Amino acid sequence: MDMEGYAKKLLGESLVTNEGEKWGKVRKLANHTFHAESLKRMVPEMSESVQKMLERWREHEGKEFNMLKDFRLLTTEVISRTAFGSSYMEGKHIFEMVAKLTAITVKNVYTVRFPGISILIRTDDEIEAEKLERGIKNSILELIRKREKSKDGMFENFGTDYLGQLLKLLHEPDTNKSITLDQMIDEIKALYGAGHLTTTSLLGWSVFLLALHPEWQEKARKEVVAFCGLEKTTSDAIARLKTMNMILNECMRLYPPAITLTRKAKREVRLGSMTLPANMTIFMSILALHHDPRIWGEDVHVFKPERFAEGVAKATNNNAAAFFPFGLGPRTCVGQNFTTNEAKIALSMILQRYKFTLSPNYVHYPSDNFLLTPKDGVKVVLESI
Ligand code: HEM
Repeated sequence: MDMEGYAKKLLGESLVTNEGEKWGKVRKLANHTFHAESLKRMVPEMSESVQKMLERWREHEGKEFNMLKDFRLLTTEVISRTAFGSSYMEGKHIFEMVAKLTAITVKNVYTVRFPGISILIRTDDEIEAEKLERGIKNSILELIRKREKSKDGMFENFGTDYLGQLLKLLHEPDTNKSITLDQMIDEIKALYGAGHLTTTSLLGWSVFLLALHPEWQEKARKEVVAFCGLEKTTSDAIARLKTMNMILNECMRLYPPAITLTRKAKREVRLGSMTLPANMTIFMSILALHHDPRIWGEDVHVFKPERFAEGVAKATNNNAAAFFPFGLGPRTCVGQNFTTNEAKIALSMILQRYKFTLSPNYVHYPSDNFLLTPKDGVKVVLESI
């Protein structure tokens, strides 16, 4: 994907933006790192992080509380631990810088600069974005060097997480297979971004919808208690949470965290009555398709998880391309199962302990901050069970 300006600073040359061989090398590795067997090993770490979050929630019992803030902490902690073997505190400043750079990118998405002018006159945002880009790069370099040192620089010793696997590629003697240090830095930066804001948005909207629909909250709770009792969620139980799956699908239909998908026409193509020229960039609206009454019926805006009771194909009338919160084809989201596991674990453990209702102060304000986010947070009142 051609990237310029702020977006290039944010996403760099990474899995999200690269094409061809450069993309293929890292995609293979990412598929392996976030593959079912590897994900099983992450379940205890995810549960521990949720447990820590719930301990903090004791002080909020019976009071209004904005869950979204805590989901942000949870998802940053989970991606730090599972993909980079570091703690939330260690990655905190990277997340903060990535969040600031994201905000600047969103703010300037429609800003047009004449070529050459930005070399002569730079705006405050451009200066700040460059500072952030340098800061992120230096912090990621520190993370890389720390891992190299702790593992004695031994090629096979770097670890099985994403950081360890990327280090193996960096030190790979065959240049056809290896990646450069700059690409490695960009890959880590992209995963810091992709790996937590998305899940935060999914958790936020799920809690909002469950608070609004207590009958589904109760159904989901019953299912969790049937499969897990009051114990921690296991990977076997995760696979059996069918009602939870339906709820998450319906949530991503109504509030898809990623609202558009980008593709480029490789050659001239006809699309219905339109002819798209070669190299044209096409934005597909996930949000619009998920709200099209021709596919979903007149009750398209109603929260009805039962649509998904018999799978996505039945829900979409065999039009599987009508529901794609994680994209489509070979570039489909590499973190799909990771994020679903994380959301299921978090929601299960919350439902085991709490009932929640929307606070009268909740303001419904879905906003497009790169991702579809509840701008005013998700304010709920927690009741301990
Ligand atoms: C609810 C959570 C998430 C949603 C809705 C989501 C959505 C998406 C979408 C729509 C795409 C574009 C797919 C395409 O072009 O066909 C994508 C790509 C990607 N996602 Fe996610 N994502 C989520 C969570 C995650 C997580 C947790 C990670 C990392 C652990 C992640 C990593 C990536 C990466 C690396 C790509 C680029 C894949 C490629 O181009 O090969 N995502 N995601």
